[in-house]
Amino acid sequence: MSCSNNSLVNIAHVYRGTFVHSTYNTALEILEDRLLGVDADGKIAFIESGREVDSLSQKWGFEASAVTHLGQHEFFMPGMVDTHIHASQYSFAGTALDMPLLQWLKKYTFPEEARFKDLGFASNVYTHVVKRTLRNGTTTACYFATIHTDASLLLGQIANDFGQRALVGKVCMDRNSFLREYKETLEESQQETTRFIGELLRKRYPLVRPVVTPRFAPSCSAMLLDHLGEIAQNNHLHIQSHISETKEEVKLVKELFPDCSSYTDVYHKHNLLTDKTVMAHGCHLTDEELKLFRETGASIAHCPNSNISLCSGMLDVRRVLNKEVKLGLGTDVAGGYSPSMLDAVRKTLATSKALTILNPEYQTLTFEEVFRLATLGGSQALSLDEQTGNFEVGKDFDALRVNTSVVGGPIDLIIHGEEPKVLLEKFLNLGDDRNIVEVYVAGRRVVPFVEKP
Ligand SMILES: O=c1[nH]c(=O)c2nc[nH]c2[nH]1
Ligand SMILES: [Zn+2]
Repeated sequence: MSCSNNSLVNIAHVYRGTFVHSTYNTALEILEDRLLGVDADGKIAFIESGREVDSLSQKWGFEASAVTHLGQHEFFMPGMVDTHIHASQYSFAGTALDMPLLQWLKKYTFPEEARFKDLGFASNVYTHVVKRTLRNGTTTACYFATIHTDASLLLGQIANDFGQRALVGKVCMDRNSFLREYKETLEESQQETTRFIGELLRKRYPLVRPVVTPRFAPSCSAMLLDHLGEIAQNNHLHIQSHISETKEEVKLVKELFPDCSSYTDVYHKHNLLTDKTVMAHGCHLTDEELKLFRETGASIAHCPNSNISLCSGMLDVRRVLNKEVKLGLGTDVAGGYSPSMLDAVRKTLATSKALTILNPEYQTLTFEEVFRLATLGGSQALSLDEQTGNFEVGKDFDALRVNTSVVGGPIDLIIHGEEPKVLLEKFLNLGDDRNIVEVYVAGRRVVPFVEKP
């Protein structure tokens, strides 16, 4: 469908049915029998009552017969935002979870990441991870790649080819006592980061952007952190790293940066805390550090699967939200074993319940709140909420068409006529990629995949 109208907006698609999303004021808003129009640029042109179909078709110039109708047990929800995932660790996802972070980096992670100098290997892993995450409803991913510039550029290309919205980071590290061959010199890291950013921006991929990526303070010299802060500032770029994941790591950072008052202060001193910064984990941050996050507008990627799998800690999400720090969810593959954001939703709820077991007064997160964190919250954490995160008019149509009663799927709807809120809760707790029958990014259907001829 492509029709023009009085306001010269071309409507490319119109969908009718139930839409569920979050707003800045409401964790879960259920919009039944709505008509949503997507323009030729993939943006939401209108979302109105389905009963107004005749007047809307006149106003916007589409044929009522061309409207796509959702089934009884279907709904649209916003695409999910994975605020922290290591694309390069997908090859060993689901294994190697038998030791704490620093030992895990040394034994499994650095040797595996070193393999990405082989572009054939990189292409294979990156194609798998982009397809797997898209199929599981991740419309936006904030990726760590490796120190290899060309392989990191390849990840950007693959995300673009499959139509995923992505922030892609070439990892920077000029310190690595664990595996000497997996690190850069200060000069290499600086030059290759500049090359990576320049080349990726020159591709003009509409949905893929570079993100400045110091791995974490222990693997970067103060000089490198300084340069990266400058590069990010000069190019108005996103920044990502890790912070306060384990107590052992916090202790190490104190030893390595004795002049800094806290782990957060290390990044702050090097201009790496901005309103486009996302820091993974933050399990052991003090109130003082959270205050610095709020003041700078930096956000936290909560990675509950990884926090538990590597026995790192349990982030108190309620405390972070009460301090008005932006927070999204991350899978943190492969410290987290699952690439699915539905798993991140479940592990977020489970961690919140574990905190409630430890303290019965604790205000457990609701599934509605966690739904918001997986969608709008993630887009806010990445400062992408002007483009994506919910079904507000003017945003890109990033959406999942969910069918809770798909044949052969994981959900049995025994009580018929379940209300949308129940269908959403069942999907979040029981659903999987079989229920995600279509995925849209910026209005384009990207799942099912279109096989290349
Ligand atoms: O969960 C994590 N995964 C990593 O790859 C990493 N590197 C530094 N800190 C890290 N934490
Ligand atoms: Zn990580």
